[in-house]
Amino acid sequence: MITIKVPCSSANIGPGFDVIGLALSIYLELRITVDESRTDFDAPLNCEISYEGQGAEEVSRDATVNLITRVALYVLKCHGQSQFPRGTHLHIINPIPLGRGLGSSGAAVVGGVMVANEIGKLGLSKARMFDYCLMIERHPDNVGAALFGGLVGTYLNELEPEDTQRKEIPLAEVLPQPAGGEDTGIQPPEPPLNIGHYFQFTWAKEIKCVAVIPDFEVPTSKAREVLPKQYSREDVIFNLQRVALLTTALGQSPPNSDMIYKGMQDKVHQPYRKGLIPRLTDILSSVTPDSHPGLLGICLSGAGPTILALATHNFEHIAEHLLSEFEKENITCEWMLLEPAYDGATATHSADPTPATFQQEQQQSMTYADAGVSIDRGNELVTRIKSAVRSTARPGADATIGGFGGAINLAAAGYKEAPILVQAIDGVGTKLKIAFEMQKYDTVGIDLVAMNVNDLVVQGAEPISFLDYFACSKLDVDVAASFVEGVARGCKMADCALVGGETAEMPGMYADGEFDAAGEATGCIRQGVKVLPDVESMRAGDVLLGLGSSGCHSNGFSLVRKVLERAGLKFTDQAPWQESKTVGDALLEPTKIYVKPLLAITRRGLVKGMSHITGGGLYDNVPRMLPSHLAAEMEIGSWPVPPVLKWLKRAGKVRSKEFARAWNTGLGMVLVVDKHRAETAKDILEEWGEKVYEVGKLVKREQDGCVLLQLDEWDEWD
Ligand SMILES: Nc1ncnc2c1ncn2[C@@H]1O[C@H](COP(=O)(O)OP(=O)(O)O)[C@@H](O)[C@H]1O
Ligand SMILES: N[C@@H](CCOP(=O)(O)O)C(=O)O
Repeated sequence: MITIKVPCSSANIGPGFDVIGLALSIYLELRITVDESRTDFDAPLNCEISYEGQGAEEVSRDATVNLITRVALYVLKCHGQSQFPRGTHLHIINPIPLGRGLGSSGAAVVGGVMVANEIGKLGLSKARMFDYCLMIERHPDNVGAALFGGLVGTYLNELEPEDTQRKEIPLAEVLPQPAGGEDTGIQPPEPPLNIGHYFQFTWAKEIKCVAVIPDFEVPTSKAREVLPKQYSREDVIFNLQRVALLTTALGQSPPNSDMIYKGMQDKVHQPYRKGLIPRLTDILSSVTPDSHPGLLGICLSGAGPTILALATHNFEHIAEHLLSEFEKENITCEWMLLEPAYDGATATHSADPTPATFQQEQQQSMTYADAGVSIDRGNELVTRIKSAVRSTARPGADATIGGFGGAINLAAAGYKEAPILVQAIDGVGTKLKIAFEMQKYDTVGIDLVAMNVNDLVVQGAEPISFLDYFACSKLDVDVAASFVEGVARGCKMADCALVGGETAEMPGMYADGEFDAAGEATGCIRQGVKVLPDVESMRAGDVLLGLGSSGCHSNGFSLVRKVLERAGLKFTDQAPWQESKTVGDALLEPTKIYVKPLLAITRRGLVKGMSHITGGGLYDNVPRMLPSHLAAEMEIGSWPVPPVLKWLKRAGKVRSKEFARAWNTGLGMVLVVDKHRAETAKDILEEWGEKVYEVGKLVKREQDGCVLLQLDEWDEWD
């Protein structure tokens, strides 16, 4: 199947009559299949048409009449092909309102040329396709925008007299009856080369488009008839000045509303079209950046009647006002918030969904599976993960799947008096991208649990239950099962029960082969026990203990990927910092789960505060556990930096300060303990297998909550 998508457009943008066009985010979609084996085929020109969307009642399904197929046939004929390949089916999905100044005909013309290019295998460049479009839609602004995308300025060549004559041959004369005109046969006049050109202007990302679309049509041909043949020099200069200003102003960030508002004034077409659009002049002058903050400018979209307001915010307010202005004339409108469509027209090829024709397909009864959601795959997954989930059961939470919600009996979990509940929610982040690249999904579930339960335990809470959320476009049972098994392993490490979760199969939401994952953990603190950090108890001189990390954990992976890209390393290459592993495998080392050792020292009252070192590193996370008058003074060199982090710092030439923000630098946890109890805490933690370092102490705070001494030591590696 070939799928062609063409954006709608708003032409003129005020002063740029027949010059400026802006492609916008409503797309005409054309799906083409060719089934030459069909024997029941007697559609005109060999092309069957089906249609849905705007204009479904009025647009012809006859290929000799329909604008898209007529345009396609013209282009095919110019290349010696007199009709469509046998068994061609064109399915048109058109959300662009017709005759409203949003370039529905421009999109149809571009779509027709693209259809011919694809099914005729013509190999035309977009520049040449532009020539064909201009043979039909004579003004280049809307077809230029739809074809090339973004904000375009278009211009036409000065043509030779014979070219002009060719250019002015109307479409009706190159296409067969009944569309009108004579059939010029297999060789209609071809467009001259390079008729049209375009330039793409910058568009400031902050600018969005409010389109207010009245419920009546103004055919573009009519809206052109009302324009004068000649203009005064003053009016022409007025518009030239505004165009020069506007095309630059629309690219500036932040946008200057005064410049844009003035730059969108026009004396060439809008004043003459007021007879076709009730109260047009009043409506255009009824909003200004002063009266409606956020507004940048306003104009008639194309030949109208749609009004286009450019704005950075306050969209609803602006739209409501314009709606109420039209209402004074008893005209109802709908409004849409649109964005520029930067890519212009696109064509993609994919396998046919089924050998059935569209008509047959449309008569078949539809199922959820047809829409891409398989209940059966979902059920298969539940069966596959049942035992892994069951293995996480703990007192108070039996971890069976199938209920509408996971039940927890806190009394049975050992909390006779109502405890304090602590909850945390987090995702894995872009570490998932590495799992996709390596097609290794069994460890990122551990990361997910770690990110959540480590956040709970630093507050002194014992994790009791966990819920996970797995979202993808198409459920691959093997991938999802492997992921959930990882989650279950993480839960066992933290001694919490996986009491439920959600697998969301949402066609079209995520890239193929990718998924997103998030999780939520709930933990308890016994009544009467302090929620950590206990900032009142902290004193200058308290010792800071650091617990070794297993590597990057689950943070800083966007930078990791950038560094690797710059170093030219693939995930399958040998890791320069660990020769026994590939880059991908080494980076997928799961985040350490510190729950059991930390609960062991918390229960003995040995710790005053703990900080989980995640995004923001030591600088941002350590101060989160401290009172405002104390700072953590940490000595670089008092803990080892893991080889992976050293390598990343060196390869990315990451400055030391940035290094201590992007990654954990080798410490997954930093704890505050009384200096007389530090040894006991350290012994217990080491018994649990932790690598424990005395990394500094609390001092009176001067300015920053975390001070790293001898920071240049890290720079010496470079
Ligand atoms: N998807 C489409 N398929 C066939 N014809 C179309 C399609 N879209 C637009 N047209 C034709 O273009 C006409 C509207 O063109 P025009 O008056 O230029 O208004 P617009 O401002 O929407 O481009 C419609 O009445 C219809 O004949
Ligand atoms: N410059 C033309 C643009 C017409 O665009 P459409 O989207 O209304 O077809 C004009 O103003 O006539």
